[in-house]
Amino acid sequence: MSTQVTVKDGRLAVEGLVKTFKSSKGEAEDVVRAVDDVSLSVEPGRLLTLLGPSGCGKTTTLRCVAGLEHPNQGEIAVGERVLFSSSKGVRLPANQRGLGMVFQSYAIWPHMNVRKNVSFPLRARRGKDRLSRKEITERADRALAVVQLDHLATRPATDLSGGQQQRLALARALVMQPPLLLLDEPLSNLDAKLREDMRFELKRLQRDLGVTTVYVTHDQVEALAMSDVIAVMSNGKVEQMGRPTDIYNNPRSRFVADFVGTTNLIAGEVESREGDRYVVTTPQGRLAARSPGDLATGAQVIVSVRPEHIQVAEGEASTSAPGVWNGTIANRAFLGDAVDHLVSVGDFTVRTRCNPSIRFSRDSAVHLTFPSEHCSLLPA
Ligand SMILES: Nc1ncnc2c1ncn2[C@@H]1O[C@H](COP(=O)(O)OP(=O)(O)OP(=O)(O)O)[C@@H](O)[C@H]1O
Repeated sequence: MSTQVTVKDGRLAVEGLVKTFKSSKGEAEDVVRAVDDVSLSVEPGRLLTLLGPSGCGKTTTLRCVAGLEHPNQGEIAVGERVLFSSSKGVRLPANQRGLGMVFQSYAIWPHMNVRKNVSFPLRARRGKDRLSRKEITERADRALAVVQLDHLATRPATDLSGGQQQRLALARALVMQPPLLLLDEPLSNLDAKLREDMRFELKRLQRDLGVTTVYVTHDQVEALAMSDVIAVMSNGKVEQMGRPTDIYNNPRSRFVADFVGTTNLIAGEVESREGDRYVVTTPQGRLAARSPGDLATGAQVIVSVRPEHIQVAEGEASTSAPGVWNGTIANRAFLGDAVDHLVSVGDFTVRTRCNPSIRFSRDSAVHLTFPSEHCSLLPA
């Protein structure tokens, strides 16, 4: 059987989206700007992740695209089709948007078997969109083959494992051949091992089908592994949007550096500049760092450097060049594929991550080297 499911091309464009909620706090009524002037676009066939901590507005943004929330302002379009526009007075109801959705709770129908769960949205079609029984079965079976559940078509849906139920929910979203797929934390109900496997599987499916996708998660590892583009959100706004490597290697704010991955944040002051390299004075010592923007001498900054980019070597350093600090091993943690050392430099603690074959004992003297190309300067 063909495992092809046709998916129409869809470029998502969101412009100036605002959504507020009233929240009562005691006597006073507060307005929460859950989505605060969000603009983003997703190219056809790409997967964009909305990433951020609880309450930053990811789900509300997704629900506005789905048509489940009524935005105060902005525009949402998929391809040429405007789904919502405050200025043009357009507001398509959710059931006319034709988008595929999978949410945290898969909401499979327990009284139906697997095939019926998938074919239900097709059977509900009326008028000129109505399909014959044969077409419905064929399309449902094609969607089940895509998620590799075709051999379980007649099994009661409740007899599926968590991972299989997740794939069933996905097949049900794909059977409508949506131009856009919306996924809100679809893996969060699965245990850690299965979640990791499903990450790859979801990504493979999404890429093979070429379906434009918006994925919501607060899990940065998931976002880094799955996305073509990540939009990091905080307080209803997009803080930074870019490819996973860009977001990880070139965070533009303290928030992004801290939220995505583990990092050391070291406060200091710009001492001098040489090309795009700056020398920064900190209470612990001097560092050389880079910045894409212009910074004046004396500017207060934060240096962000990932633990795996700091080199640790035995004994005291023979140089006092910027980016070489002496310290003492305060603690270490074996992580299986790596070992973390916490290194005291005065009263500051630097986290480093090395190959597990490298081990320093507690209280031993070491020196740290911070390569300038891995030290990012952020506004203080
Ligand atoms: N129906 C509602 N009524 C009032 N406030 C709401 C409502 N829905 C969301 N909010 C508020 O809007 C803000 C954004 O919520 P949202 O659910 O979009 O965040 P989120 O990033 O998806 O968080 P989580 O990961 O916890 O789901 C939060 O402050 C939340 O309390």
